[in-house]
Amino acid sequence: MLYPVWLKVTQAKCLVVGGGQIALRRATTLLSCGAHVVVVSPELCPELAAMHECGDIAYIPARYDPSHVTDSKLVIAATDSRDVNAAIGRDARKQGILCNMADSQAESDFFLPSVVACGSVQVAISTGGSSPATAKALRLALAADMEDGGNRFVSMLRSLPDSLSR
Ligand SMILES: C[C@@]1(CC(=O)O)c2cc3[nH]c(cc4nc(cc5[nH]c(cc(n2)[C@H]1CCC(=O)O)[C@@](C)(CC(=O)O)[C@@H]5CCC(=O)O)C(CC(=O)O)=C4CCC(=O)O)c(CCC(=O)O)c3CC(=O)O
Ligand SMILES: NC(=O)C1=CN([C@@H]2O[C@H](COP(=O)(O)OP(=O)(O)OC[C@H]3O[C@@H](n4cnc5c(N)ncnc54)[C@H](O)[C@@H]3O)[C@@H](O)[C@H]2O)C=CC1
Repeated sequence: MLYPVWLKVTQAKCLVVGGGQIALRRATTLLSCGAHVVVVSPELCPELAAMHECGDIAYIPARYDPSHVTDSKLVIAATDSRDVNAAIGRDARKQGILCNMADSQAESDFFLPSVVACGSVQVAISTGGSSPATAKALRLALAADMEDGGNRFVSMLRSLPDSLSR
C-alpha cells in the first residue's frame, strides 16, 4: 500500500535529470505546481528547450553529476541509462531526498499519479504502478464526466451504501 500525500513544492528546487519526453512530462507538472525546476541533460527535446528559452525552467547543459542533487526537494531520474538513473537514486537517498526513477518502480520512493483538476478539487489516480494505462483511462473518463457536470461521478458516490459514503 502506498502512502498518498499532496506535496507543497512552491519555489522548491526540483531536479529533473534527462531531456526527453518523460523529463518533459515531469518538468511540466512540477512547473504547474510552482516548483523551481532545474533540468540537467546534455540535450533537450524541443518543448523543454522552449521552456528554458522563456525562462520557465533552469537548464544545466551537462551530463549528470552528484553535485546537481544538492538542495533539491525532489529528484526525478529520467535518463535513458539504467546505470545513471540508479546512481541518481543512490545520491539522492544519501542526502535524504525523495527520488523517482522513470525506469525502476522497485527503486523509486514515489510514483506519479494521473490527475484530474476541477477548480480547487484535484483527484489523483494510481494503480500502484500495475497499470499506468488504466490510470490514464480513468482520468479521461472522470475528466469528461466532470466537464459534463460530474453527474455520473456524483451519482456513483450517492449510490454508495451510507456506510461507505459517510
Ligand atoms: C510507475 C510509473 C512511473 C513512476 O511514477 O515512477 C509508470 C511506469 C510506466 N509507465 C509505462 C507506460 C506508460 N505510461 C503511460 C502514462 C502514464 N504513466 C503514469 C505513471 C506511471 N507510469 C507510474 C505508475 C502510475 C500508477 O500507479 O498507475 C502517468 C499516470 C503519470 C505520468 O507519467 O505523468 C501517465 C498517465 C498520465 C495521464 O495522461 O493521465 C502510458 C500511456 C501514455 O503515455 O499515453 C504508457 C504506455 C502504455 C502502457 O504501456 O501502459 C511503462 C512502460 C514503459 C515501457 O516499457 O516502454 C512504465 C514502466 C514500468 O511499468 O515500470
Ligand atoms: N515512467 C514512465 O511513464 C515511462 C518511463 N520510461 C522510461 O523513462 C526513461 C526516459 O524515457 P524518455 O524520456 O522517453 O527517453 P529519451 O531517450 O527520449 O531521453 C533520455 C534523455 O536522457 C538524457 N541523458 C542521457 N544520459 C544522461 C546523463 N548521464 N545525464 C543527464 N541526462 C542524460 C539524454 O540526453 C536524453 O535527453 C527511459 O528509461 C524509459 O525506460 C518510458 C516510458 C514510460
